[in-house]
Amino acid sequence: MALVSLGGGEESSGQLKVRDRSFQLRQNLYLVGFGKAVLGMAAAAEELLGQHLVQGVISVPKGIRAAMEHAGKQEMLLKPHSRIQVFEGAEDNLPDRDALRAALAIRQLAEGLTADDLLLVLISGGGSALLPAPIPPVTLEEKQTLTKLLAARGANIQELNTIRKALSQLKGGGLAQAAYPAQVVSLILSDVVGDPMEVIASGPTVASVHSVQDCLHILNRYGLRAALPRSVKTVLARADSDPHGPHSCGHVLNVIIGSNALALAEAQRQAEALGYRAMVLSTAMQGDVKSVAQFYALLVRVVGAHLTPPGPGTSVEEDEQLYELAAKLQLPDLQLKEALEAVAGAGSPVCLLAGGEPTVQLQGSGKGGRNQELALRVGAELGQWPLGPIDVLFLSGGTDGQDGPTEAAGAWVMPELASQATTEGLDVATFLAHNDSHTFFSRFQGGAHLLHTGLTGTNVMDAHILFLRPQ
Ligand SMILES: Nc1ncnc2c1ncn2[C@@H]1O[C@H](COP(=O)(O)OP(=O)(O)OP(=O)(O)O)[C@@H](O)[C@H]1O
Ligand SMILES: O=C(O)[C@H](O)CO
Repeated sequence: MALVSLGGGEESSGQLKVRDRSFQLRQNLYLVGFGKAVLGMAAAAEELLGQHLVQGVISVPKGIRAAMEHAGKQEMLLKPHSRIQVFEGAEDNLPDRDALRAALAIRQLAEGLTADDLLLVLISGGGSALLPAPIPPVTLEEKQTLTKLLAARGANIQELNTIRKALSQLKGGGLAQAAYPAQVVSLILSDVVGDPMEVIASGPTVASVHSVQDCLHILNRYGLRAALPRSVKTVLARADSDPHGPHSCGHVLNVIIGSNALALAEAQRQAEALGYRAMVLSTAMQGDVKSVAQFYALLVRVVGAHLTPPGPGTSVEEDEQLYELAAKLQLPDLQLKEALEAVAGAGSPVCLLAGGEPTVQLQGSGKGGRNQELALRVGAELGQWPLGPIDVLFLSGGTDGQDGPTEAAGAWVMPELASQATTEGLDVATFLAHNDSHTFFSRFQGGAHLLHTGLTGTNVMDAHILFLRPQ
């Protein structure tokens, strides 16, 4: 069943159905949105609800309309005389003046709503940078500097967004409060492991549960408390004594409409339709890309041994090593034992799927992305041992269609990668040492192993897919 659909009667007495809730479209319908995938979401909303829509404002990354036009993706574009105003900003995922203008237009629209109105909010990853409205006296530049410093010192997205919420007019439930008493329905595409609605795009329609103490702990942890600008101290001190407490969001329905788990479930269905025995291993793949690559390479050896007739196979130690590596990666939802049992003696080709967002410690000045680096590392690892009578292919791709600052979505590799590269005069280790995976894949076999999808219009982290086929 569609998560979002139109129901009820024909003309204006229709209903907007979201999951099991219905909203009368006799109310005036408004739309706002912010995030990397919001242009396509807004186009879909316009297609479905256009005749009911009074006005809309969205904030999307700079250049996205031109990119979609260039790629001929008409379904991702708004109609010529759309009632939705588009702001483009936040180049390189950093809040800027254009994004600030968008945020103020969104705030203005929300503040003008009444109890007769329904506000549809479209949210996807990248939304934090596309909706900057610092609480005065904090300036955009101060907020930008603080978030950059936190990110550079290794703060994770939960920590980063806790600080962003404390300093923002619209994050942490602020947008929902501005729209009160209108009814608010937020449709959210998750780009965060575990789909925490209060973290994705800093939860503009989700009540914040964090205290000033939480913010101070985070700032302490990254050595930033002492050097805070006076304005930030002022805002935090004010929040500490705010008698109103956290925003109330009783008039809001927040719904996750897209996630890594949903994307992988569909990929699993497609693989099964192609004759693979398919299993989703985890949708919370995190950790350093080197450890993640070792995990997949060892997984291939262990699964390969389960799939093929008795031969050299893997040792008990390798099975144990795989579980140890998995434990080190701390994947709360990992279905490793289940997957190994399911593939044992499958007699058919096997497809193992996982998703999430590993991290790359950048050392070199090369060109690449998480997915191409992961694929290259897996390819290099796989070439180190003989694998027995089995064909193996590993693919890693960003669901948004763009891996880091490259035009590719990712890459795919086979165990022969390193030896074939050597015959072309390409040394995999040298490219890895400089985080230069994109240059490698652009040269290797004329770029045949690069995955090119173009911008997909979604953004639900990365997909890792492993195909194993007994020969
Ligand atoms: N040369 C490189 N090699 C490997 N990874 C890189 C390289 N340069 C950047 N990256 C990685 O690319 C990522 C940044 O890419 P991008 O700006 O597309 O963000 P993103 O995390 O992919 O966004 P989203 O979560 O919305 O998909 C970071 O994880 C960064 O470590
Ligand atoms: O915008 C953000 O805050 C990140 O992409 C996480 O959703």
